[in-house]
Amino acid sequence: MEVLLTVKEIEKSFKDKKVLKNITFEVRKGEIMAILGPNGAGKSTTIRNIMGIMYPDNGAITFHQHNGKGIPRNKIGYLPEERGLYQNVKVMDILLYLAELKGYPLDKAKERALMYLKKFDLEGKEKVSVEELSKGMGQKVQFISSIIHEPELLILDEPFSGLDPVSQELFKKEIRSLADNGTAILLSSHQMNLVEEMCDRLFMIQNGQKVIYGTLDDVKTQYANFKCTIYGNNNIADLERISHVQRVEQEGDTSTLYLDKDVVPNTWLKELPENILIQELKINRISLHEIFIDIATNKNLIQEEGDANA
Ligand SMILES: Nc1ncnc2c1ncn2[C@@H]1O[C@H](COP(=O)(O)OP(=O)(O)OP(=O)(O)O)[C@@H](O)[C@H]1O
Repeated sequence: MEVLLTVKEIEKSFKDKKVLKNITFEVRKGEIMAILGPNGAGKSTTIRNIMGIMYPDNGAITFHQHNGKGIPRNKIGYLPEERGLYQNVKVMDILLYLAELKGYPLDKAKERALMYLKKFDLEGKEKVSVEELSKGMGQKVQFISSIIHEPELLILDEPFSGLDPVSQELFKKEIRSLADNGTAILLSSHQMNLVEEMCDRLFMIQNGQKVIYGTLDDVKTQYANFKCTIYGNNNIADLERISHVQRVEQEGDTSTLYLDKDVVPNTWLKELPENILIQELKINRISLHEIFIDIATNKNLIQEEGDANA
């Protein structure tokens, strides 16, 4: 896939504090790339550097394509973390104004605005002023404003925050369809389940440094240990004694056994003691949510730093 954006070895300090250290990744045409990390990790600072709101102290940010000249700024769409549109302006007027700023033809912008307002259940709201919208409705309008001009690169900082489940589904569907039509998407989110469902690759950052970079499959293969869920009335101490069990979580008759990194499930299953009561059993890799928590709380998963075959 064609690379549209390269972030190479960028560093950024605020006063004496280095908040970005050697950040390197790329975003490709037609992919959804997630940028993840705990609060204060440096995600928004990375995005602000890409958007030219601030500049890195070292390193380079390159927009590709267009005969090597880079994507023009008006082909980038941006939904910032700080929400906010002009309050006392009508919905259609603000969408057309923002499209015009990007040099997008007005008749096409109007057509697209109406199409998207309908898609996001805001049909008939074009003459309503922004201040009269609910928070979620405002967010939909702001999302529309970030895509109205058909950007080639779309940067979404926490697009799902504050959305109800129905609106989340609408956003998810639209973001996926934009990527399927070739838009390169960089998305920051704390909702790991959504990232896991939607994203093709991810870059995880902690304390301004890369901790993971790769496709979701690579990341899971490299970092996600197996867990075994057993349904049955068992004593937690019996489960903890089983070989290769790191820890056990129990809720009623459901026990989750977190296994060592190099466990081969087939072999491990054969060695399960006979005194364990098993009414149902399943083995899965731990979720991205659990990987994230392990990293953010410095558990055992990430000892080595390395690419997951990005
Ligand atoms: N303008 C600024 N001046 C000084 N420090 C800043 C500034 N902007 C960000 N920082 C610091 O840089 C670090 C990274 O912040 P950033 O907002 O990029 O994190 P984040 O990963 O987006 O966090 P969150 O998930 O909470 O939004 C934090 O320690 C923050 O306090």
